Formats: sequence, C-alpha cells, structure tokens
Amino acid sequence: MRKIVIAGNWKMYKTRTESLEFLQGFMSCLTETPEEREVVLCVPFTSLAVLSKNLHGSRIRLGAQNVHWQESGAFTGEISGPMLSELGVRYVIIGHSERRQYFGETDETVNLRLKAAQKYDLIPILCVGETKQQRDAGETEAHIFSQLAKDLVDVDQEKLVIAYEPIWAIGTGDTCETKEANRVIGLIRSKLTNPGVPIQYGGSVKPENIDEVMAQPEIDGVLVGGASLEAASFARIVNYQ
Ligand SMILES: O=C[C@H](O)COP(=O)(O)O
Repeated sequence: MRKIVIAGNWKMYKTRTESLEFLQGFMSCLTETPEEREVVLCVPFTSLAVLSKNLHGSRIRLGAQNVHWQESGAFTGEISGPMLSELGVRYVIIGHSERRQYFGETDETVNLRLKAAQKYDLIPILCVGETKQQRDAGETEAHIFSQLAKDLVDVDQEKLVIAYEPIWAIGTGDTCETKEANRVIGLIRSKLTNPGVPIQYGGSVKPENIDEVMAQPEIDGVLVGGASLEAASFARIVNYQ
C-alpha cells in the first residue's frame, strides 16, 4: 500500500502572523482525517520556525520549498539542509516548474538538490511536468522521461515523493483531466526502480475536484497551490472522500 501525501505549497504567500492564523483554523478542521494520510505544509522560509514550534506533537508535517546542495558557503539567498533539518522540516519541494522557469533551475541542479535533501533526512518532493507547447506537440512523455532520467541519477527512491504537475494546469483553473493525470502518473511509475514511490498530482486542485482526483488508482496525493492558502479549503482537500 503506497503512502498518501497531501501537501500544500504556499509559494511566496503568508507572513509569519498570517501563517499562525491559518494554522489555528486548519488544525480545528483536521480532527476526522484518517491517520494514514500524510499532511504537509510547504511554507516560506520565514514561517518555518514559528510553525515548527506550533506543530510540535501534531500530525502535520513541515515542508520547505527549496534546499541548496552545499552544507554551508557563500551562496547568497540560498538555504541548506542542516538549516532546515534543525527546524524540524521533513519535506522539501525540489524542481518546481516556477524554479525551473524563473530561477534557472536545471535537471543537473535539481539532481544535486535531491541528493542533498536526502543526505540531511529531508524527503524531497520532485516536481516534473510538461508545458502546453510540449503537450500539443505530443512530447509529454518524452519530456517527463527525460526529466526523470536526469533528475534521479543516484537518488534513493526509498525516500522520495514525485509530483506530476502539468505546467499548463498550474494556477489556471484548467485541471488536467483526471484519467489523463492517472495515465501519465502510471507511466512515471513504470520508469522508477521503486514502484512504491508516492506520486502526487498538482495543478488547480481544489475542494470541487479533489474527490475525483483521489479516486484515480495511480494518484497517491496532491500538491496544492492556491487552494492550500485558506484553512477550510485545504482541510476539505485533506478530508477527501
Ligand atoms: O505546487 C503547486 C502547484 O504549482 C499547483 O498550484 P495550483 O494548485 O495553484 O494550481
């Protein structure tokens, strides 16, 4: 039985104060969620310490949105594995399409970050997915297989989560048809040495479509952007039927 991982990616939203306000509302909605679902909040670096303190003893896991491959050094604006581990961070998103598109992330740096995360006991959530142009050109599979082949060199697949995020479905309200997401995720699994890796779907997941998404047999969870910013909305997603 593969693990179910429901993760919120807050991206560059919420101050420390707003993060605490969210947590209060969210925790009160989680009482009936089945224990086997891993619930993760991937928050801005500035909210990690305060959430870590307030999540102590809770079943909600803390996640970050990036990690550098060096332990320390002259890398202005970056953050290291030990810095995150010390705060109780368990998960870290790596290779999100926004990092690849706006910040020069390549498959080579994604690979370095994945290995560094695992070295410091952080479980990476590796994001892969195609652009609209690649999908229209029939290149979806080739693109994702290429990302996997390069990103996963020497990565331990026992401590890994993958998120399939079609770029054209991110923040657009244009969800990938659930059967199609299921098909692509099945193909991703066929390329792994460990078929037990949880593979999430991400892209315009919301309370209105979560039940249908999670009914797909290959989909082991979701990576949620916009709909994870509001406590009741994310709680409904975590409490899917
Ligand atoms: O990491 C999350 C994804 O980018 C999805 O974002 P979204 O749910 O706002 O479409």
